[in-house]
Amino acid sequence: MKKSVSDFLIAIGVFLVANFVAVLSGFNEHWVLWTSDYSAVGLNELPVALAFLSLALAWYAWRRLQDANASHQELSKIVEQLSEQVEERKLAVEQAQVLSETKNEMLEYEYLRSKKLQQVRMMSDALAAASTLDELQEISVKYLKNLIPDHTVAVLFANKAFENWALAGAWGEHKDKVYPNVKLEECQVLQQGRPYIDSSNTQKMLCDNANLTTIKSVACYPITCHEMQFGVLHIRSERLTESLLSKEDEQRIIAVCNTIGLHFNNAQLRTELSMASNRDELTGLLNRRGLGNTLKREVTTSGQQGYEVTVAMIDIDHFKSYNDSFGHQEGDKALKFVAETLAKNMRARDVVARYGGEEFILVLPNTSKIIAYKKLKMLIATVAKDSEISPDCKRAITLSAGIATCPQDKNSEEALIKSADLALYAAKKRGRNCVMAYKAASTKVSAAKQPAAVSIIPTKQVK
Ligand SMILES: Nc1nc2c(ncn2[C@@H]2O[C@H](COP(=O)(O)OP(=O)(O)OP(=O)(O)O)[C@@H](O)[C@H]2O)c(=O)[nH]1
Repeated sequence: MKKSVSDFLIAIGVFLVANFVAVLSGFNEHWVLWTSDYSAVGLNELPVALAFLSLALAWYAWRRLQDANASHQELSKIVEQLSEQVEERKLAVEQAQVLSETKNEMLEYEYLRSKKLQQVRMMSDALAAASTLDELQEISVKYLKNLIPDHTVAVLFANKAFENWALAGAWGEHKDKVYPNVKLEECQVLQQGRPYIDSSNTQKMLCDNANLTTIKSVACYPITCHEMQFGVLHIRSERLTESLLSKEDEQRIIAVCNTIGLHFNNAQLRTELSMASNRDELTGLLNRRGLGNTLKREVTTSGQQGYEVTVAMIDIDHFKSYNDSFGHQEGDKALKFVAETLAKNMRARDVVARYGGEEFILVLPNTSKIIAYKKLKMLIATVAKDSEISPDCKRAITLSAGIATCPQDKNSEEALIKSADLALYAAKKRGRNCVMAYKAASTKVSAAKQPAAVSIIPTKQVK
């Protein structure tokens, strides 16, 4: 049963019992004295009954009030607990929001980081596949731009002689204000081979790129390998800032610059190696290996473009006796003299190679047999004349030569050389100091009276 109902019943019960006791004890007779006489209406007990009723009701009301207070307190407690819970939930929601924002930031950061790492990997692959210095420069600029697109950047690379570092690419604000060239003496980064970071006193720098009055911060990184300064990465800003790049970005850029430097170094080594393996050490001319590649290219091109290529094989006459008379060192000097004289009398496109020993080969693109024949006569005469007065030669030097033309004689490199060698042999047999031309007829080596055929050059035979 509900408490209020039981309280009410108790109050009514008490009232009835009290009333009954009052009636029994005649208590009413004394009370009615100061109230009024209800006996006339037969209600003598009424005032007492009402008094008891009032008391019972007051008691009931007091109990209800107590209950109400208790419920109120309970309710307040519940409300308090609920608001605490609400606060806790609010806090939890806020924390969840912060967590999710942090998570998003971390995800974005990781995404950018992995994108940059991917760019670095792609750049390394592209650099490894590049075959020329121009390609290396192009790839480096492209990927550096992908890695630091939001800055004002200039990338400069050294020329072949390492005298001048020229602009290979620039992006960002005022990229047009980048100076196109930097010299070693102007650049602290190139001089010292380490990064230069300045956020206050750029005016003190030698470099014209940093001396602009609007520039407040500069960060330059060398592109280097084994103390070879291949380039500079120049980043600048009109903002005064401690660090233009974050620590992580800076470390990545330094690593990328080192990678680029390494590839430039490898490319340079490859070029030097290929130069060394294709060049004759004594004369600096192409050696047999270098000639092979060049002749192949020329023969292919002549076939495609429909012109003739003439190959001449040249041999110094009586060179054994020269060595025997004046020594091997003097022989070397004479060889160098012949090499230089041949080289300086060639057109830019002609090729001179030392085929071995005292033998040379000329490749004359777009040259008919008759023109080549005249050219060889002139060369033999020049060597003979100049060697007579040259301090590098102990006596006048004569040459013998054999020529063969592609495609009319032969159209493969090996066959052309073989044919020119046959013609050379004929020239030696003929008495040396002359040119003989190979003729792809039954006679093989043509006679002197035929055009573009074998001829003896009318110069004095050297003893
Ligand atoms: N000094 C010097 N001599 C060389 C070099 N290479 C080859 N020779 C010499 O060149 C000489 C070639 O001699 P031979 O093949 O007999 O021919 P040759 O004496 O020129 O006679 P012909 O060719 O018939 O006129 C040899 O004595 C080689 O030692 C070199 O690099 N330096």
